[in-house]
Amino acid sequence: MATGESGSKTDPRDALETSDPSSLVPEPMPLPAPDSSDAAAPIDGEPSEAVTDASDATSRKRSGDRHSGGNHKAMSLFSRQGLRPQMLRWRRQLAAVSAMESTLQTEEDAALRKRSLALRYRAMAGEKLGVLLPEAYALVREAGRRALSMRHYDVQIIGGIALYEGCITEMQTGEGKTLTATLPMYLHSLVGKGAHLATVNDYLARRDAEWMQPLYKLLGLDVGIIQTDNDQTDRRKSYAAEVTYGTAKEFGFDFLRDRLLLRAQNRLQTEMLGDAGGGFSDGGDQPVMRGMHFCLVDEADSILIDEARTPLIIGSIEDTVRDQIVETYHWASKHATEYELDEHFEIDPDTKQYELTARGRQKVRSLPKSDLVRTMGLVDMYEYTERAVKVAREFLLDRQYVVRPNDKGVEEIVIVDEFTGRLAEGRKWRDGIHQAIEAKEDIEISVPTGQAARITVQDLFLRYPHLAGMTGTAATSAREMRKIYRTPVICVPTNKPPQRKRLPDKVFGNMMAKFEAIVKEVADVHATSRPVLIGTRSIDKSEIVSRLLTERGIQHQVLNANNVEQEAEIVADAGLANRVTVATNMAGRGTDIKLADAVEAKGGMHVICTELHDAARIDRQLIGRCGRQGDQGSYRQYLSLDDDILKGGLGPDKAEKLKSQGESMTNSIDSYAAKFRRAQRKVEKKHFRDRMVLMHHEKERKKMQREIGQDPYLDTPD
Ligand SMILES: Nc1ncnc2c1ncn2[C@@H]1O[C@H](COP(=O)(O)OP(=O)(O)OP(=O)(O)O)[C@@H](O)[C@H]1O
Repeated sequence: MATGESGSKTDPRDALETSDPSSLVPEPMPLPAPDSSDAAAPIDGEPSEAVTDASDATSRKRSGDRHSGGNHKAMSLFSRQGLRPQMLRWRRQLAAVSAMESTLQTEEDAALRKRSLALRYRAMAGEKLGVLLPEAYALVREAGRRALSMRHYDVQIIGGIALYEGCITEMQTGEGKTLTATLPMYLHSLVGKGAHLATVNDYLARRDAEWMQPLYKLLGLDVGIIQTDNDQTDRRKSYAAEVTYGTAKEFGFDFLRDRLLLRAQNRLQTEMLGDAGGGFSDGGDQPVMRGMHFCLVDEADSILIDEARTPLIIGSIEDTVRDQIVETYHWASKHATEYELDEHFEIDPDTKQYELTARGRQKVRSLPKSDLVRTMGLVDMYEYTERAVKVAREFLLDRQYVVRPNDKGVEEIVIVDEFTGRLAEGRKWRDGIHQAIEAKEDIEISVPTGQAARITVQDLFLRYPHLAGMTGTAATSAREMRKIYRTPVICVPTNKPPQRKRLPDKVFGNMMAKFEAIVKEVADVHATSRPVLIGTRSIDKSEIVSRLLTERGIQHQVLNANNVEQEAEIVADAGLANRVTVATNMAGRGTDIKLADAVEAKGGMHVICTELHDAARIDRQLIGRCGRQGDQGSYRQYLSLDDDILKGGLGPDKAEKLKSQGESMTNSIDSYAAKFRRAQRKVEKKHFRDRMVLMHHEKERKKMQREIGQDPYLDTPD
């Protein structure tokens, strides 16, 4: 098929055909050509230009509260003058990275690991990461070459520098975001506070982490993977690793659970009165996260914009966790009297702390346990045991406490004030002692149930002092990203010039006429054995297309974003010869579609867009499925006068009028295409405004709550 004229000159998608990524962002600025004086090397592959809409991205990095006035200052630095020095600096850093390559290539693996360790010491001693960047990136590049047989391209190094500096980088589909991510993840991990990578689902978190693991391992780093069904012990271990891959959702829930737990423990402490020596350093349950330092968000547009307002809510400490705590208290109490002083435990004469001996710990391990107790983790079991032994020996019924029914008739522990001998109503021992006594007396254990906690995805990421993101399509959301997250958006050029061809839009009077034309085009392309991918806006429309294809005898696969893992496999094969795949735009996202060799020679994959999405970005995600990594490919947009986008963009009256016109139309109306783009821009603007209003209300609510001493994440209005 030949390249046709484009439907609309201002369509941002036109930019995809050019090798000049500057057209993807507002007010493009060319990358200055390297000259001998700055020792900057030319970037390998295509790019003679890289573009940013940001000035000095480093200026937005915060060391503390993102909401402080400092950010506004950073915003004022967004100026065109700021661009040139930034790009020059990045190219100079790239040159420095490349300069180390030949030396590192001659070194043994162990020497690389030693260098990595030395970098960690320097970072932890306070040396600036920017200074360590060239060596760190050179090491990661070499580790990639050795462990994965993938050497980071120059454009990936540039992307990695931008990510380190807190940008959202737009990298087209198939350009290797997964490998690029290893650069800032490694560098930020050096300070020892962890680095998180947030993906859209469990499957991608696991797949990417396992794929990149050999690289990290070569440099002496552990990789943690958070999965929805992980217990607290596994999570704690994963967060303790230098780099941790997980989903935004799990990071959010862990943050909330930890916050609930800390609050519950604090409350116990502040409510503590009659201490009676019950002071353990911490309770059996501890937070799983060790802070939030750096987060790299994959598919940043989906997570940071589309899902920004999604609230993550937990009603209470999860029932299973609660049951686990209760059962462990009972288990520890049941065996408490079996431990002998000196043989199984010792008492520190100064602090009066109980500590298990090696034999005591061995006993803990050998005792029978239920499944729930077993998942608690050994360290926790030791602590529960030490506490139970202490309670069995030192806390006596009718001396330090009595058991009495409260006004609801439920039996509870009431402390006897050791000085006055009176009952101290409402007081509680801290650090799990009170609960251990409840277990001893076999009455209901008052584990804090937690309370409703809520955080939006947006708030979650705003809590990270260092945030960066990667996406195939961020340029059209640049303004929003900058406004909300203070993250500049930069376009990273492709490694090879793109060869994707845009065919002219086709407009039809109604949906069925459109779908019939689509199926005819599928049949034509299919006859050449090129693969075809058809993207729809919804599952029911996928089904209509599928039915029509079946009627024409065209074999095909249908995907609709239900089974992530299985779909990823089908999408990965969508580039094979003769494949026809029908998918909602979002199905199988994050999965690379590789072309079969024979297909490339015939013109690559053909993508058919059946309708405009509310956000142009989603359309571009679909289009980006073809012509990846300089492959051949083509795409065409189909439209009809009853498309939803017209109702949203032009209003119901105008849309209805067009629709009734469409019923009787038989001639070509392709010139109407511009109306659809206009409607899409209007819808995008409306959504943007709505999100801003919501954000403003949320901000006000949080401010008010803080003023009255509430926690905006835990004291949530229903
Ligand atoms: N430096 C490199 N050297 C060799 N191969 C590479 C390199 N970088 C990436 N690749 C290959 O490019 C392909 C695409 O990588 P990846 O899946 O990370 O792309 P992506 O940008 O995440 O795409 P998508 O938008 O589909 O998620 C992979 O098969 C990977 O092996």
